[in-house]
Amino acid sequence: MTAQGRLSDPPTFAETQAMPYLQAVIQEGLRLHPAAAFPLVRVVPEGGAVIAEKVFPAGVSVAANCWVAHYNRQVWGDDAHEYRPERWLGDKDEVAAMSRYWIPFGHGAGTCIGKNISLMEIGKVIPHILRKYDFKLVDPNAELKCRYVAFVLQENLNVSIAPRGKA
Ligand code: HEM
Repeated sequence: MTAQGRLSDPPTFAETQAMPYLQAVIQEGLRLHPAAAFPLVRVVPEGGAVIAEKVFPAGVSVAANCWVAHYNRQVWGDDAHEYRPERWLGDKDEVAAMSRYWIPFGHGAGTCIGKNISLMEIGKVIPHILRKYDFKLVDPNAELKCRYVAFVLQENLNVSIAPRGKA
């Protein structure tokens, strides 16, 4: 898009919305590594609820967890553990079905109020920095580790950054 003069500097929101692979990369990144790992708690309303074929009475706290939903093979298939942005670019109905289980910002009542502004910022920042800087893993063999502190922190993700073409 840069070569064709279709991407401003910095990119506009509208331009980034017209970049399906970028959007797929963001969705896939947030699927495989959602920041929130704490349970997304809801209280069963009056009348109770049937969830996953089990009956829950009113007033009981139930919760979903992003990491569990995002790695569910019944939803994402046998390659649920793989980073594959292309899964977001397939059949429209299949993508819509998967999207119901994509909950890095929660879902329904209590959904993150910062969801749309965050997606807008991520969508603009990624192409902006990628076309200005080169990123290189300091140690490509270092094992990426995650630490749970309600949010999930990455460890061993050390990257050197240099102006593009000058590394
Ligand atoms: C990538 C960035 C962000 C992620 C991954 C994220 C994720 C989440 C998640 C998982 C929840 C719980 C939703 C639920 O229970 O269904 C939440 C709630 C919330 N988030 Fe975010 N968030 C982000 C950015 C922001 C920003 C920028 C703001 C403020 C502008 C914000 C404000 C809130 C608030 C106020 C709630 C509580 C909503 C409620 O309980 O009604 N978040 N967020």
